[in-house]
Amino acid sequence: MSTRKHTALPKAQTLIEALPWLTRHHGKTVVIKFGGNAMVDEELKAAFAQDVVFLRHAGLKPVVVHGGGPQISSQLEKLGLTSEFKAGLRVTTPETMDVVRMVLAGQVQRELVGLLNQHGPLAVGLTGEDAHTMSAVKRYTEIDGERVDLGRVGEVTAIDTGAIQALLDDGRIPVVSSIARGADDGQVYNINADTAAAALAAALGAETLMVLTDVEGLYADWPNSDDVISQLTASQLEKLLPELASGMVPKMEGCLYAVRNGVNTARVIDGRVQHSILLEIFTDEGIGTMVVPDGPQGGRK
Ligand SMILES: Nc1ncnc2c1ncn2[C@@H]1O[C@H](COP(=O)(O)OP(=O)(O)O)[C@@H](O)[C@H]1O
Ligand SMILES: CC(=O)N[C@@H](CCC(=O)OP(=O)(O)O)C(=O)O
Repeated sequence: MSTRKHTALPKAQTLIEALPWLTRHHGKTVVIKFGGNAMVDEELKAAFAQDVVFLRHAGLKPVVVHGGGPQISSQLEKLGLTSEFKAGLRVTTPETMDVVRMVLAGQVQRELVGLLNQHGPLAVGLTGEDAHTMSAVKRYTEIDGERVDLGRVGEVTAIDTGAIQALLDDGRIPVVSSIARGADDGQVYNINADTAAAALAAALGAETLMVLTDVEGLYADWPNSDDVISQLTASQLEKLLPELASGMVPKMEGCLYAVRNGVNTARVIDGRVQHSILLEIFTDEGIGTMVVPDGPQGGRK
């Protein structure tokens, strides 16, 4: 065999390894949540866009839901406004809401749409306000048994998948900012992006919810050890929830909600690893943490 053929062979093997996953995922909707903490460097963002476009060309239907917590905090700081989080959610005054909307819909979403569209006329950005995609009511939280007012933070009450479905049917990649319209008060609400992604995944009947973040996955004993739980069932996750802290709470609550509402798998993966989406979907190894519904399941994937 010529040297050229020798060097090409591993590439063919990699493509063949992807074959069963290509078959399994063909035509399926995958909701990908890209967290603000995983959006820190330009190369990672460009690799993320390549992966999403790859999925689309491989016959999947990717929907991107993005966060932007650190980007919102830095803009608030520039404007001399404070950032306060309670139970992992940003206390959102009307003034803060203007900044949240401006940063998510006007900056972060625009940037992702731009990166995706370097590969063709694919991405279309929208927020949950568009075409009633996400409706919400005011959300309160409880701290030490007391009801705490978070301002304009919303809880998703209804999803109209029409606009996203139309975009998917047209071969586009929807890029959704986690902002919702008030179901009955005409206000605009700030939704945690993990929560929004999980609600959309369930409403769309997605096969997979994939949450990209800045850790390897769900650590069994964070912050004491970096042992990642590779797979767990909904019931196992439910038992773990009270022990979780900070940003992992909405993420894992979202994963639980998704698999309890028809999504086959919910995964938390390391967005700091280039091409982590492709590794997770198309290779035998799989990375990160996968949540599966209760009941008989195949192994990983
Ligand atoms: N059990 C856990 N496993 C992994 N990370 C955890 C855990 N508990 C809390 N965390 C924290 O959650 C963070 C991820 O959430 P967050 O900062 O909101 O990310 P993102 O911007 O991607 O949504 C991690 O960086 C880590 O500090
Ligand atoms: C209510 C609430 O906390 N909303 C979030 C929305 C953005 C988000 O969730 O961004 P990440 O995914 O990067 O954390 C916020 O204001 O930061």
